[in-house]
Amino acid sequence: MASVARVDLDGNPIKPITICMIGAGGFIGSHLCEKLMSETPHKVLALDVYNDKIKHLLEPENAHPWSDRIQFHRLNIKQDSRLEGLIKMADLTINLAAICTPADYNTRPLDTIYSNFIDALPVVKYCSENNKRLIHFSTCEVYGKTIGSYLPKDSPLRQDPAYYVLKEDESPCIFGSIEKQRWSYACAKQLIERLIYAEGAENGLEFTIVRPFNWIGPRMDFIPGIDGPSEGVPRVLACFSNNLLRREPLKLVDGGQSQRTFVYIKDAIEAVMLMIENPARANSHIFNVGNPNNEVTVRQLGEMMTEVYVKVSGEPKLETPTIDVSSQEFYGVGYDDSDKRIPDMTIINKQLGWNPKTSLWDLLESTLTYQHRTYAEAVKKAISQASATS
Ligand SMILES: NC(=O)c1ccc[n+]([C@@H]2O[C@H](COP(=O)([O-])OP(=O)(O)OC[C@H]3O[C@@H](n4cnc5c(N)ncnc54)[C@H](O)[C@@H]3O)[C@@H](O)[C@H]2O)c1
Ligand SMILES: O=c1ccn([C@@H]2O[C@H](COP(=O)(O)OP(=O)(O)O[C@H]3OC[C@@H](O)[C@H](O)[C@H]3O)[C@@H](O)[C@H]2O)c(=O)[nH]1
Repeated sequence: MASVARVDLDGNPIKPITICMIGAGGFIGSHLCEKLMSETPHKVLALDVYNDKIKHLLEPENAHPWSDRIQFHRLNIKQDSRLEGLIKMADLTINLAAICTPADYNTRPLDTIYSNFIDALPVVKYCSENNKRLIHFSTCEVYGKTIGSYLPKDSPLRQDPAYYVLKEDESPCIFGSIEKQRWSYACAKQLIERLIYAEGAENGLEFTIVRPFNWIGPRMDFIPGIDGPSEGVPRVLACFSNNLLRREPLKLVDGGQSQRTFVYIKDAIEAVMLMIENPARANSHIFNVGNPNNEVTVRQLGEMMTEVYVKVSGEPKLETPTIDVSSQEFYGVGYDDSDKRIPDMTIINKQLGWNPKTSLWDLLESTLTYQHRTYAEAVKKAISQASATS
């Protein structure tokens, strides 16, 4: 069947482009590559140090209709002379590369700062010098803490959205003190945002900045001891999935009182596709991409994941499904946290007409189905081997 000509939000035909995607082998990159290969004529130069999460798109050789549209280049952008050439070959560069797991921010602050600021500098420079468009992935964490979190605990103003809704072009960036090294990541992300913005203002760089609000779904991070280091500490979805798979209580840091809004990766990828294919509407903008309707405390997330996992696995829940742990014990010295992350959706609605669709329960059901199908056997084997040798 002849493919229907794809048009942008203003009805103009969409020209096939070449995209240099740095960090394409990661969680978001793997879903973005899937979408681009299966639904568009665009080409992807996929740059990363790993490709496990996109192997299914690359192998077997020439077996896919898109084989001639995706190339994997194994490289570390810290020091690789091929980087500028690959950016010059593309029409658009998307930079996803980062150390972005909170357990690293206060324990590996130098690596975190280098990864999220220093290593991104050449990418911005090459894009600006070669007049190439850049979509850069920042984070909702650049907002840090809400203004409301500094009000007295019982202040009614804490209920006033002016004190907690996060707006791209108005909200301040509020971080803890320097010894709270958790904020090394958010501060590095803030400074690279400011550098990109300045390249736009002074040298005309065409840029879009994305601030993801806790995107979750299949292939996020790793399960410790199965497809990642046993002592590794991934982000909360993988931590809780690991606990459920191993039939351990979920660990609630400082009682799990922090709040988050979670958006399904497949909804979020739709937003990125709109940015890619509507440059006139996306250039010079910073976009919150999240789901304000999916707000829970971490404790509520743990309770919901426990309920969903009972349904998905058929295993009964534990007598003690959760335990409280201190942040010092779980993350170490220098941890601090965002209290609440509600994205204002005005700009992304106006510019791109995007809204998330999937409820937290539904996204957890599809994600935990994936986790159980992918890991349950391997975890059972690991546990029986561990008990055999102990
Ligand atoms: N997933 C989220 O909810 C979320 C939220 C906020 C911000 N972000 C941002 O989105 C981006 C992608 O996040 P993700 O969740 O896919 O993380 P991820 O860790 O799964 O992906 C990052 C990828 O970048 C690669 N990478 C890192 N340093 C590199 C280097 N020097 N050279 C080459 N490749 C390198 C890694 O190998 C990895 O594959 C990051 O910039 C992150 O800060 C993600
Ligand atoms: O086992 C766990 C893991 C995490 N948590 C808590 O769960 C919350 C979420 O923790 P995550 O590790 O998912 O990461 P955060 O949401 O704090 O930051 C993340 O969000 C946006 C991106 O910038 C990054 O990917 C990361 O910084 C935190 O309050 C954390 O303390 C637990 O209570 N128990």
